[in-house]
Amino acid sequence: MFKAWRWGAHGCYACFQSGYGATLSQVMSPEAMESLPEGYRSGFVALIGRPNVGKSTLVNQLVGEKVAITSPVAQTTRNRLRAIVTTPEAQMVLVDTPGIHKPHHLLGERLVQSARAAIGEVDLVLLLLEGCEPPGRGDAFIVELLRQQDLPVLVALNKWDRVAEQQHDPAEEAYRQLLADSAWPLIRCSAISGEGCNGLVEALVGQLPLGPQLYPAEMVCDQPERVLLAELIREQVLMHTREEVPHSVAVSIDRVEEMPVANGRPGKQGRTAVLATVLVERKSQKGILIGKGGSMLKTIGQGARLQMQTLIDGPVYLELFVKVVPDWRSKPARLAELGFEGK
Ligand SMILES: Nc1nc2c(ncn2[C@@H]2O[C@H](COP(=O)(O)OP(=O)(O)OP(=O)(O)O)[C@@H](O)[C@H]2O)c(=O)[nH]1
Repeated sequence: MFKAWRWGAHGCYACFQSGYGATLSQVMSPEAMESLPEGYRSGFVALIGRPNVGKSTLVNQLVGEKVAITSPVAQTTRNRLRAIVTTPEAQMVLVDTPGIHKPHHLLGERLVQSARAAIGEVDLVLLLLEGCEPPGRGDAFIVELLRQQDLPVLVALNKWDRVAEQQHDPAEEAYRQLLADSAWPLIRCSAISGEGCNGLVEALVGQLPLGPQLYPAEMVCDQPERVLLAELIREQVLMHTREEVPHSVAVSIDRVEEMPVANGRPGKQGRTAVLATVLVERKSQKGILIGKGGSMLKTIGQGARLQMQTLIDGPVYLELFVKVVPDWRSKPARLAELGFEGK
């Protein structure tokens, strides 16, 4: 059974604000509104940074569970996911964005557009930099972009665990120079170990405006379950394939069905059946994804099924199909079908 109330676009103040149709009074009773402590803060925080700096890993660390997929492959994040951190004093909506990079195809352009658009829709930006190596041109570009906005910015130097291993930070001086003209607070953290993350939450909350709770306290993510199911499959593809293949893959969920229990017979019974299609751009990529005797698809399927079982909290039956759609990353209609709109 899905933990449905924790996911997806349900009636809440934020949905009301973004046009989902619910009204504030349908969601928060006046008593609930009044029970919020004085000085309650809420708002949206965009995580901005170049690919692979650890934005999604930090989102999962701050939320306390896996809501975003992560991988060592740059440009893992494709959708602008909202993850919700609720404390007794505040509610912070983290907007995980695709890494800002120089795009090479229409999909890349859409991803960068999506990250840039997020900057215009939030109360605060958390700029993530990779603390264990010196800043590159990509970081300088993003810093310049943020300087042009009239928004509070907090900087997190992530991957601090790696610096601690090296006992010193060879990049520190370069970061100081890069941020010299700004008065942005800088916090060191490790999204993997959690080191520095409490201080980071405190600093972020301190910069949020006063406001009501925007989402139900139990809710952790605004994406429907289907999106996360598709993402869990894509994560396995990212983990097990190389070079161009991970970037050429998209996943669509064709069907999710609860199968009734029938006399304890093995198979799909009593499981959640998930049928999904993995799109690739070329026939050769289809061959790689399927693997010798279907071995690669089996590995991907097994990994995704285990992750889905944790998400769903029950047994899953997963069937994967692979389909070639030449050049889908450059086709506006395909991108729209897969949810990558112009903005
Ligand atoms: N050692 C260490 N590795 C980290 C840390 N945070 C993230 N990583 C690793 O860095 C890689 C990229 O992490 P992601 O969270 O996918 O990065 P991202 O910024 O969301 O990447 P894009 O989706 O490409 O924009 C993964 O292999 C993570 O495990 C950290 O604090 N320490």
